[in-house]
Amino acid sequence: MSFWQHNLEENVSRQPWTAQGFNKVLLDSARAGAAGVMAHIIRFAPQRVVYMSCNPMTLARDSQALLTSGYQLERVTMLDMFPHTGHLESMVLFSRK
Ligand SMILES: C[S@@+](CC[C@H](N)C(=O)[O-])C[C@H]1O[C@@H](n2cnc3c(N)ncnc32)[C@H](O)[C@@H]1O
Repeated sequence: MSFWQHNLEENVSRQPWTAQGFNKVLLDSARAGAAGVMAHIIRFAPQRVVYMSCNPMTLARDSQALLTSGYQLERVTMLDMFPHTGHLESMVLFSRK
């Protein structure tokens, strides 16, 4: 197994790990979301995207980018991982139509 680190808001298409191609993305964004990353994910056209988020507001915002780019929402699960706080962990599965 290999681990790579890169700023995903930049064009990653020349990164070595993109050469082999991939058809699934697991995105675990920071609370601010991943607005600057969504266009890059969409360009790779993965079959499935799992988006994990601890901020439903930014999750909803970033989901729009996928939903308007040919993805459909397959499943949503919410986990109360931070009881007695206003924070909520969500996992959303999107698939390309
Ligand atoms: C919710 S945490 C995910 C933690 C991860 N699942 C783990 O177990 O280490 C969000 C992560 O996104 C990273 N991040 C934020 N902006 C990024 C960016 N533009 N490119 C790459 N990673 C970014 C943060 O550094 C942080 O580690």
